[in-house]
Amino acid sequence: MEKICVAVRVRPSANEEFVNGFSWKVESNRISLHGSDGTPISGVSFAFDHVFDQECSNARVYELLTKDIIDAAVEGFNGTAFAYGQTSSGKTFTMNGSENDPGIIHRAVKDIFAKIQKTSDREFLIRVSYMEIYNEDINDLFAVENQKLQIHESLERGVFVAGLREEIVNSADQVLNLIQLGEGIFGDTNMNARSSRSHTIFRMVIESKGKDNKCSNSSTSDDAIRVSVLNLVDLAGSERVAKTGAGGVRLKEGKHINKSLMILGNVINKLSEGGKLRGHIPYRDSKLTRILQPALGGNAKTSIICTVAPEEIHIEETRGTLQFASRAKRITNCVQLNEILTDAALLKRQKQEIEELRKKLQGSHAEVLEQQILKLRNDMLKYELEREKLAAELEEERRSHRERDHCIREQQMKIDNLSNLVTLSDSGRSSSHDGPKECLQDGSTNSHSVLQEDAFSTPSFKAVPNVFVANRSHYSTLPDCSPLPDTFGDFADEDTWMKMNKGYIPDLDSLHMTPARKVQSFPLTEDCSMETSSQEIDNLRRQLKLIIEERDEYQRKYAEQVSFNSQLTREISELQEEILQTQGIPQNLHETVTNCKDIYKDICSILQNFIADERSATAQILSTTSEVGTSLFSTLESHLSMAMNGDSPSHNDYSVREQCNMLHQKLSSIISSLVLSDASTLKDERNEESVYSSKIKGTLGSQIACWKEALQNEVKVIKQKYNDLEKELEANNLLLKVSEGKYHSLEREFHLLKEDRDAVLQRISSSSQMLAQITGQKERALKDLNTEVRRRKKLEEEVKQFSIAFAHRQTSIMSFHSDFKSILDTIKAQNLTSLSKSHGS
Ligand SMILES: Nc1ncnc2c1ncn2[C@@H]1O[C@H](COP(=O)(O)OP(=O)(O)OP(=O)(O)O)[C@@H](O)[C@H]1O
Repeated sequence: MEKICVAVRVRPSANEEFVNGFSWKVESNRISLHGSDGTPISGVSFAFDHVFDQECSNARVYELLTKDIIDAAVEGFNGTAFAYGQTSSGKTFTMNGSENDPGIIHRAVKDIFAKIQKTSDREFLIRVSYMEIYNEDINDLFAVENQKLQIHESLERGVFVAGLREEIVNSADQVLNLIQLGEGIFGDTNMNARSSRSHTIFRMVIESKGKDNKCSNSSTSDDAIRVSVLNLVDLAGSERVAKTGAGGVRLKEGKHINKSLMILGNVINKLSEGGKLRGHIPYRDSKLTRILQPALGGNAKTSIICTVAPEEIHIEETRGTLQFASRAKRITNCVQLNEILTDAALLKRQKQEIEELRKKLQGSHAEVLEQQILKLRNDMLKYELEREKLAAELEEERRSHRERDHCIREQQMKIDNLSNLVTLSDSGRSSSHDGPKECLQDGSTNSHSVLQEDAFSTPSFKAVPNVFVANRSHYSTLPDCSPLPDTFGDFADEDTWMKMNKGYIPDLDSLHMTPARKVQSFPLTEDCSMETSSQEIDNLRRQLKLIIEERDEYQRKYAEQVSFNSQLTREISELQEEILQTQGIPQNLHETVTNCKDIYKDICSILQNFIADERSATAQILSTTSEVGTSLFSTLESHLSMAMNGDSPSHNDYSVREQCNMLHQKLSSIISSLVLSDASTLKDERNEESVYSSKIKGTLGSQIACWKEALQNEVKVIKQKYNDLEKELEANNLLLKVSEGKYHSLEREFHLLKEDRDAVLQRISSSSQMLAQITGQKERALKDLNTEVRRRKKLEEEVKQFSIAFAHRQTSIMSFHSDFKSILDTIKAQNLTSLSKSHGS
């Protein structure tokens, strides 16, 4: 286990004005905030592996932080270096550098090729790629047409970006030119400003293998291929959107950046918790964390440089960056040498072993009697036969193991596709256009097609003549004693990715991680095969656990969806009730107005009955008033019936007002004509009834004025009421329309949700079935493996016992031989003595 190396770099200050006098101070490997009086602010002091002050050069940063990673990458260890920090804090300056002081990428490329030059006993193949993640889309910086690339995952390759261009390179200058070309894509597409709002990942894949050495009889894995991946990452600025005050496109970009950096933070938080506390690590929540998965808690040497701005206005951002760096410091990775063991290496080892055994046997039989030699030879033959039988059985086991492995891979692909489908259905409503497409893509993808697709994406790979990739395909012509795939040449890339991304190798027959640089091979010893089996069992268990976790997650999401659906159904029924009530309002109003009209008419006729003279002024005023009132009520009625039919009465407003005015004028003219006629009548009758008439005149005048005023008031009130009712009606109509719109959209939403829910249900049930099947298969596979392990143990035990018996026999034969020899010697001596005695006598 190895801790991530974390460093902080303070860029030179752009503005020396410190309003409140706060400043950051760097002392050795510590950075702390100081107040205006120079005293340190408590709780704002952080220590890291390195803290680089404003004067520090890129050369020093590279030397202390990245050089080890680069050296290790050439030797076969994965490596990642990334720069994190707010905008304009110096990330790009650190990664890309300037003309006078080149950055980490430039220095890394130069160093890698310099180191390769010095490594005379190995040959290398280097591939490079360059991508950006902008608004959660992955774009190829070596091929402008490769936009919105998808991340895929397979057992062979782990997580990989499908369709990303990889260039085979053989000099530092070639790589630097390619990088310039990649950055040119920014320029060509007028995206210069965008570069600081996207994450860029420059990637080098370094493959190497030992050069042919016929004299070599070492038992180490000289023929093994090492494949390592180096990522150099320049992240987007980490400042908060709120602070930048951005809107529109900037806001969208800011949100994506914040989201992916937040997920990066979450991943780092979880990883920093360590042990069993950490639980599920959300690598899958963003493309950045998915791609950087091996660098974060996986199989890679990793360094993070956090760049900060020293200005006082950036104190909060700087503090946030330092806190992020502190958490990152707690992450540990498990770095392993990435090797692929070839058939040639396996064969060599077997031959060596057999030779050693032969030597041993020959040495021990030099002085054995002929018969015993023959017998021992017979035993040895038996032993060899037994060995051959075991080897054949082992081969058979390996074949079935390969088949099982293949089957498990296929199942894994299916699970991946299912996960993609369910993930798509989750995001289905927000991205309903992309969803089905992706779903189709994933659905139709199998391991073979993925391999093919990638073979097309790296066209220059096969075109390179006589490089060791081409040689490597010759391995398949060697005697078949290892499970090398037929299309090994095509598999080379996948192996790289698989090891890079997973941190373990699922195909244990052909690939082995060797932490202490010791290479283990499958068919060599029984211990190894047992270890392989138990590794595989562990892998299967891990996969099973992951599948169960995923299934639980789907079930949780489904439960959420169900409760959301029921809540929506409740809301819809409430709204329906509300709409029904609102729809009833005009009807009620209409009935009320009709009733009012009837009452009004009744009152008017009753009043008219009280008036004896139908031609009197009072009768005329009353009838006109009744007419005005009835006409107003009729207008109101017609408006209400129009509203009930869904027509808008607004176009009638003018005519209604006209009508009102006319009625008002009519009423006024009748009142004034009545006043005049009353006055003239009174004048004519003045002589006859002078006393009485003067009295009547006064009374009638004041009465008429009174009536006139009362009627005018009544008209005003009726008018007011009419206007109020009309307004109310309009508001109700508006409300009705809004409710109707809302109702329709809710209904549509409800149907969509229902469809979604049905689809999710269907998918969940089919994925549950699949899961059950896979679980069954895996359990059976586990059982088979356990049986196999037991059988192998038994065989091993038998071989041991046989060896012990063999050794016993050898010892007894040897002792018999020496006894026999000594007896013979004794007899010879006795014979000689008796012979000499007989001669003497
Ligand atoms: N250590 C340094 N020494 C000298 N100049 C620096 C240093 N760090 C940054 N600068 C300068 O500060 C400015 C901003 O730096 P840079 O563009 O690298 O920031 P960044 O963090 O990459 O911003 P972005 O998030 O926008 O990409 C540049 O002009 C750069 O030259």
